[in-house]
Amino acid sequence: MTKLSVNINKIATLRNARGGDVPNVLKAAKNIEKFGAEGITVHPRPDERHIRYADARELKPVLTTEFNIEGKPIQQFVDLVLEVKPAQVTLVPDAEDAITSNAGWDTIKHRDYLREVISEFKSHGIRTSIFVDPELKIIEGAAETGADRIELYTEQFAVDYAKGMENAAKSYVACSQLAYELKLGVNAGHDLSLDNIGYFSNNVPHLDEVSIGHALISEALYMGLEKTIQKYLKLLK
Ligand SMILES: CC(=O)[C@@H](O)[C@H](O)COP(=O)(O)O
Ligand SMILES: NCC(=O)COP(=O)(O)O
Repeated sequence: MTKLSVNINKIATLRNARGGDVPNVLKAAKNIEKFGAEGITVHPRPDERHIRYADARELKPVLTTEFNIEGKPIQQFVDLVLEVKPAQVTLVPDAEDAITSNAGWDTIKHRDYLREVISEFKSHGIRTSIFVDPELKIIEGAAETGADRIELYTEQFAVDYAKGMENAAKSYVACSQLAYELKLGVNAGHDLSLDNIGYFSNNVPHLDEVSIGHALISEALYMGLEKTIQKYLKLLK
């Protein structure tokens, strides 16, 4: 079964718009868990424009599902993850000025660097995942880094699926299969939504987890968090 981890960055974005504590990130996260999500994801960025490092610290003791912290492994991020000890850390090669994540790791070029960072997290009992584009040679490279899982970067799938392209998930199917054969777990995320998640999860094998934020929080504006989460869970069964 594929687990749903809800990325709550956008709840923090809304809170930060007024500088106060509305909506309350911890309350929202606890409700998301109550409504059936199997994980909470945060992706703190150095400018803390949405989720803050302090949020990650406060979330850990109140969460009852898997906590996933995503980000670029700069020293500040590494220190945060080692302090908070989430169930999973997902390494993302974020560019300084990117609005959102826009590429996966080059696991061949950065193999030694990734090996070093991953081994540090693993030595503290934290499951490791690396954000990657759906390319076979990148998946082979990922297996060489010692990561436990990959997270397939799904923006291209979302774009192609919205255009009605046949085989929008083709490269994801092949990469997930290869990852499975290489004993890597498979996560996926970025721009997944109620429109495309059913097709993705029905077609891509061995999917352990999807992390979904932007679309899910937007859909919840129309339907409410509970109903939205229930719809995802049904489509992921
Ligand atoms: C790795 C990934 O695809 C998501 O974590 C995404 O980057 C969310 O980050 P933002 O909320 O900053 O867009
Ligand atoms: N890892 C992907 C994630 O956490 C959420 O991405 P998005 O749904 O906000 O695009």
